[in-house]
Amino acid sequence: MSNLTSLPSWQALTEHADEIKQSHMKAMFESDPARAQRYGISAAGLRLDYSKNRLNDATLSLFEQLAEECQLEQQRQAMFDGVAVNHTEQRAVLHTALRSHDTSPLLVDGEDVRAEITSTLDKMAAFVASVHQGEWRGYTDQPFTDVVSIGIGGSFLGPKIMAEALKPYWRKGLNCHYVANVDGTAISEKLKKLNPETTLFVMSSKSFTTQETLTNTLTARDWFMANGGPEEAIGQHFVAVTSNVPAAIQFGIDADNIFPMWDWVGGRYSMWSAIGLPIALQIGFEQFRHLLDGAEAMDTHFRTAPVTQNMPVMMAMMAVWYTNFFDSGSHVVLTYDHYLRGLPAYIQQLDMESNGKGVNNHNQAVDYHTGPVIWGGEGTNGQHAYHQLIHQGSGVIPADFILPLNSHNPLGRHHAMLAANCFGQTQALMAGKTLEEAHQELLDKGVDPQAADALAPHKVMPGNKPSNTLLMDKLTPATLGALVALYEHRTFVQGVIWQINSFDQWGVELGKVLGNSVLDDLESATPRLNQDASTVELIKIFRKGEI
Ligand SMILES: O=P(O)(O)OC[C@H]1O[C@H](O)[C@H](O)[C@@H](O)[C@@H]1O
Repeated sequence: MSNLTSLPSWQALTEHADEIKQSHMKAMFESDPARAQRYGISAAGLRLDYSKNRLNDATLSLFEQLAEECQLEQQRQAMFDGVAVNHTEQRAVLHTALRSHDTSPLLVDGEDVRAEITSTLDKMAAFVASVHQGEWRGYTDQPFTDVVSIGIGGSFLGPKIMAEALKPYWRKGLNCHYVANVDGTAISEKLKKLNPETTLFVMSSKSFTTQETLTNTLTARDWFMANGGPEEAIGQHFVAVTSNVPAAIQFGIDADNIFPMWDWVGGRYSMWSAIGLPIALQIGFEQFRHLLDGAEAMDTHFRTAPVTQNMPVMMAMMAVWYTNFFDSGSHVVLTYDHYLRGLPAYIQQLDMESNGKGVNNHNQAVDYHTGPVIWGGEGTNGQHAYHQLIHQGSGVIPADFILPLNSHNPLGRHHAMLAANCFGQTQALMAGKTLEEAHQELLDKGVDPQAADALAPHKVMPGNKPSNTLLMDKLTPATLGALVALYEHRTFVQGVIWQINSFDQWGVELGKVLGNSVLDDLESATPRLNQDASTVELIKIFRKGEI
């Protein structure tokens, strides 16, 4: 038995889960009229209704006990204080410092990082202003009309998805494009439409070693020069964001045009750093600051609210509850806002790269499930596709429904319909429909009793399916910042409970190394072909160029 599963709270939760599994949420609502009021939390411009979950007051007490036994408070403090909680890389984890207004010293390896954060934000602000005001121009003295952001993983998803979410705040006259994949199609399709004279490239790579990003940047540079861009103008058209400044200089980026970041910011937590430069270019620095402010408001809530009134803590506890006591292998994020259609993919990287771990902080294999599969999409589209599985599939798939109360595009009845669908789905998941109800409905429609007997079981909706509903007045930079920070902290808290390091990602390394050796064999005149038989066969077919 591991440290975690032998905890008194874990054992108690195991027993308690057996009890809860006997009750239906519908009955819980009927017997407790105040449930919806009690099981809600407001913070940082967000409102969480978690009443449609399979829990009661006893569950909440056990969550409190679990948090205490896992030393959540101490570990949270350690993260905010700059302790090297990413112990496998000996790194502090300080994305929260990037959005903090606190000026008290924050030491990493004996150095106060506050000044670097401020000076980088100032540099970003000045750069964004000079691009917007047309002071920073292209080589033919025209203002920039397009920005191509080149980066992948954490150096891509944040800027792309947040800029997309904040489209109502876009500055006129400047369009941002994103290239991540090493697939030549990705960059070719982007460059086709662009004019090198008015295109600015932002190359984002924390490590400055990532194959995709280096390759795409070289291709962009070749395209720039092949289409009339003079070599001496590369400095004007290419800037970089990285923690590896020497490598960026060696690559040919002008030292003045490098925006620093630091190894104490994880890639998937880095949109608040200069990695967010494309967001700031798209919406302006002032709005970018609002994004940071929203996140800071969530940080403050996370640091100060007690367990059962703490939004990220409660969401994490519920995620653990379903993963470990209800065998739910996945979690779905359903955004009822077209601007937030990319958010599930963002949370997918955040959570799955953070908590997809099988070894705990004591260097032992875990004997419990950790990070579930995170997936999702935008409502109402999903209702006509995968919601079937959530409603009637054999497993439990906890769902987060996210809805702004006011639309940026109030159009007739659209928004009320959107909201009605969102609430209707959570209601259906919770209440379901019994066999008797399904049967009676069929009879009422005139179906003959024998056919109704056969059909009714297929129309049963078991209900008792958990969901959270997250509301905000409107999708703004501040509420978006709070929302993303909420999921960051939710991810962290799950990692604390599971006793894993949420801030490394060793699992992505082996594939890269093997990929490099395969690449040699694909291109070499004398391939070594020393891989397994299947891979060797695939390499041979690729070299032949036909099946
Ligand atoms: O920013 P970079 O160093 O180029 O890294 C880009 C991405 O690639 C890595 O393989 C990791 O899986 C990601 O966490 C990271 O964000």
